[in-house]
Amino acid sequence: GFVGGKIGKDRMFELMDGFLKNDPISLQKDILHHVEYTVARSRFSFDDFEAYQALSHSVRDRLIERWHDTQQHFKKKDPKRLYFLSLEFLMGRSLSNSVINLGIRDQCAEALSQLGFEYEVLAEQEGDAALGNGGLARLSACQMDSLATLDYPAWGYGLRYQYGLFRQIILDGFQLEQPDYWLNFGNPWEIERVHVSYPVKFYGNVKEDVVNGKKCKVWIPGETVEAVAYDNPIPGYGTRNTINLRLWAAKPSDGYDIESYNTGDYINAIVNRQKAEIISNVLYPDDRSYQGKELRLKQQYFFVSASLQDIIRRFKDVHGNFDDFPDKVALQLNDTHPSISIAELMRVLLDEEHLGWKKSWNIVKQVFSFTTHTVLPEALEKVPVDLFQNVLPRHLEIIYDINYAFMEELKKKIGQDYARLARMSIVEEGATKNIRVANLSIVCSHTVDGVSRAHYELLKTRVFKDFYELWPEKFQYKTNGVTQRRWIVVSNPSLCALISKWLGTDSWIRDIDLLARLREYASNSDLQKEWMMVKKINKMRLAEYIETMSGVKVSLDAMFDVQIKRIHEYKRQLLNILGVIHRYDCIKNMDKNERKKVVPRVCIIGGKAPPGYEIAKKIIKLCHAVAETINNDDDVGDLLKLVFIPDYNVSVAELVIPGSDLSQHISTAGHEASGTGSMKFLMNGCLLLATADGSTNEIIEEIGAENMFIFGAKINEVLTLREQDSTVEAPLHFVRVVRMVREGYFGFKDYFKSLCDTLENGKDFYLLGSDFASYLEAQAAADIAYVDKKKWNEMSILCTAGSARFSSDRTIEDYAEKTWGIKPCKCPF
Ligand SMILES: [N-]=[N+]=N[C@]1([C@H](N)O)O[C@H](CO)[C@@H](O)[C@H](O)[C@H]1O
Repeated sequence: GFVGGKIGKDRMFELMDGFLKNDPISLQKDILHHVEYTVARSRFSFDDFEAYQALSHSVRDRLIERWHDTQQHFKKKDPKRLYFLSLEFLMGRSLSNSVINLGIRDQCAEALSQLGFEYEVLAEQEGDAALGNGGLARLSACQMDSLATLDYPAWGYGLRYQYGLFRQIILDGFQLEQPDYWLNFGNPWEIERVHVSYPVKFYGNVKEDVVNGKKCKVWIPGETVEAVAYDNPIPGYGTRNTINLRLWAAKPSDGYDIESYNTGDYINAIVNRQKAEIISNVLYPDDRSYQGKELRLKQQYFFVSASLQDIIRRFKDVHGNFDDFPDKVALQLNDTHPSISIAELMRVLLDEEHLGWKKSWNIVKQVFSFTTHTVLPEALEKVPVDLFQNVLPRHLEIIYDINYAFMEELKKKIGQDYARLARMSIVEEGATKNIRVANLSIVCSHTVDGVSRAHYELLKTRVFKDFYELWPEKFQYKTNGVTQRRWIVVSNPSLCALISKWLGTDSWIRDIDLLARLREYASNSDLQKEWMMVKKINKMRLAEYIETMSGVKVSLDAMFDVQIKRIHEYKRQLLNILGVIHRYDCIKNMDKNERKKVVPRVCIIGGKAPPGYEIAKKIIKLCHAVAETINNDDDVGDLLKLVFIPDYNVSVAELVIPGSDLSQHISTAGHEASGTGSMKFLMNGCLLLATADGSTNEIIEEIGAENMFIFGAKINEVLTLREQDSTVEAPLHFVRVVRMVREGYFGFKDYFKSLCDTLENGKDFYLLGSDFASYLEAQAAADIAYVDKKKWNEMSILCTAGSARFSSDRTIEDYAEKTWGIKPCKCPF
């Protein structure tokens, strides 16, 4: 019903003068309005940041309009909704993505230039919303953009961290972490919903009780905090649909402990209240898993409980019977971080809705789907039973009951195979008993998705082999994807314009399969000329940024060779650095003529190391030590440069990727579940030098290995290579470069000892030595291809032309059809 419904819709629009207009004058009016009344600065003197704030609020107004209409439409149509539960969303900046998806970028730029401001300058004022670590977190953000653009009725739920992922400060080549207080100057892209808040309980104990003559359990909590909603409108591209990312912040609950007040210990009372807010304060900065951290478990339960209360309230607003719940609600678990929601939904249906075990279980197992992003069994989350007992006593009971029923069912199927029963149990026995959250997620979900086909094969044969043999039909995969809106249209406008020109339409932005038509022009010299120009423009921007950030001047004629991703041993940034040392060593030993044939390289590495991960931090230091030597060696000059880009995040990626010629995705095969960086480079015509790992296998299928530089052991060869007799000598040139580091050629001899130790004496778990020769061959092949500009540009165009399959639009359509069972619900006007 319309608030103040008496005046009716049309009159309402008359009074509102219809929707906000997007012509430059109207935008100007709104910007000046916000300067005066929102930013509260005089309209006659305000700076770039205030102009950015005013512009952002003007754009936000347009998002809110669309958000209201979309939610109104969903309410009317009551479609099955998807609820995407994720502890991480790496959104990056919102301004440019919003004006592009609203289709008002040029109008904004026009409105601003008449006010004496430059759009690009204002866009730089925005800080990243870095509410996540790496691939998993950015994938969530890309998927939200596709869900909105494809008009699916979906909501994202997560945590509103006060501190996002730490800022990486490099001091003398060492990584230091600085808190990212991103909300310091407010956040125009969120709307605080003070009226949308829910109590979340912790600790305490469970009592037996009788309700309506039926015995039931009642959880008496020891602590309650309030979850308050902050809404972040997510606009679709080329549609009015604007969906919601609802992030929860912890606030002290209204109840106050009379005790402290009575004892006059007022300050202590406040401090206790503040404690509540810690829950949503800080993002855990490690994309590996966390064992047994109490705050981590509280974060997971906090956002899950608030989200489920919100979801059930919305359902019950329309439906009186929970039998309809599975037809109206799909709950997506983005890895195991939100999996406690399974026990929470059971608790609500059992203890609050009193539906009984059978009915509650029947509902739960129809609504959950689980996507795992991990390949390494040791990275699967486990929570100590003691911790569970203390923080969530009722949920532990429910998990025990779920496991008991599961074990009974399993025994019927596999008999007394105790070893397998023990492996599959949700409860891990042993010195410390643990809850295996991944097993809980598999047992209670109707679908278990891997994030690439190679990952799916590993889940079937290794990670979840026991479960696959029991429930093969549950296991599927949805190869990851990235959104072309942010990764071409926003970050590479000149390439966007060029593609639209040659395709004669820009509808590829919503219908990316059209990109394939570029294939017919791949060797067209006119396109190639313009293609090279676009790359050059982006390389100039990147070169400027490199000089600003590192003081290193780089030549645009050099090949820009890039590896940007979280620092991790399995991603083998160390192999890259050893390859650079080898290249340097070769150049040093060349005579003048030989040097003439060298293809100049600028090697660019970027990425954050988890604060507690020493080896990863040493890899960052080694990169700086090697760069110090090479970049100051005039003898080598522009033939080779090594640069570490600090504080890598979404916005830095948007600058680096368009300016890259070659990108490296060189993980030890069988370790990268998918990888998504490779897909962004592909879309931007950057060639891939990679191992056949994760989603790269599907990229090879789409692009053809002849347009890539593939090397190294295959997934099915790695285990045998590892078992191989460790005394097998590593190739000479590998031994040589490791020895150069070990003997202090780049200094810090003692500091790098442990790093070298990971590579020698039969250790080398990630097979850098055995892959070194083919790695150098692939690098040499890239050099040869690069000097053949016609060939290189043809390969580059074919990369972009074949990148459609790796759009998150395709990923979302796969999920919608095969996992979630949701249909588009387009807002009519
Ligand atoms: N967590 N996690 N997993 C990852 C990434 N580290 O975030 O998820 C990403 C998104 O699925 C994958 O692309 C990547 O291979 C995988 O390692």
